Amino acid sequence: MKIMNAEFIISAVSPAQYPLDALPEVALAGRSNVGKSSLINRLINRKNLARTSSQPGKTQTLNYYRINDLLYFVDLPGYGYAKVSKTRREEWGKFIEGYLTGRDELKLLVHLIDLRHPPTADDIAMYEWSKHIGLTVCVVGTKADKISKGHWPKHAKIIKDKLGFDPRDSFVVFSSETGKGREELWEIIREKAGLPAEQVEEAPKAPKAP
Ligand SMILES: Nc1nc2c(ncn2[C@@H]2O[C@H](COP(=O)(O)OP(=O)(O)OP(=O)(O)O)[C@@H](O)[C@H]2O)c(=O)[nH]1
Ligand SMILES: [Mg+2]
Repeated sequence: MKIMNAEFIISAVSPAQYPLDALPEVALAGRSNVGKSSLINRLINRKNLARTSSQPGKTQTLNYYRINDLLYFVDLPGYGYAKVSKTRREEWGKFIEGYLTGRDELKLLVHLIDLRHPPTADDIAMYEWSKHIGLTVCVVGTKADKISKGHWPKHAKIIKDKLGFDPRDSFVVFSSETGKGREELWEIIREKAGLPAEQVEEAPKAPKAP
């Protein structure tokens, strides 16, 4: 995907703030610190449009990014961060749940799971619930650069087995550090968001003079 334009639109704290222009939306979910914001930055090849942090729990609102005036990425707050108070967690839970169950524009949930480790109980619950409500999911195994390439298939299989992976969903091995999986993920996003196939990037040749 050639990125012509990517802009931060809003940090939404209530549904009244969601965009009204009905563009398709792709949401990013996963544990705190799994690499959601980094993945957005890598997809659009911008260093820091989506705010990343080594401190988990940084993204606490629904952050909308509009890409090429064609679709939105929606960076969801991470789950599973122990230091956040229970009340706060429950509030987020309801807010995210409301978004994921009720948003017609949502075409794909990109569910990030750290490729290095087996999925946590929260990861499994999130996946099962998203399948239960009928979402189309792409599971992304993140931080692939941190393990050797030869181990990727074994780690991917453990994640799939533990999740009870639905073979109709997609699975992408990804690294925001190296860009591994970027094109593959873009292709899935393009298809699920119903965007037209990539335009030829080269400018057409000028006609020859007669
Ligand atoms: N090596 C490596 N580090 C990564 C990768 N993706 C993210 N990180 C690092 O992991 C940390 C967390 O990344 P974020 O993108 O902020 O994670 P997040 O999921 O948005 O976190 P929250 O907003 O807290 O939910 C940062 O220090 C990133 O640099 C990756 O693919 N490879
Ligand atoms: Mg984030």
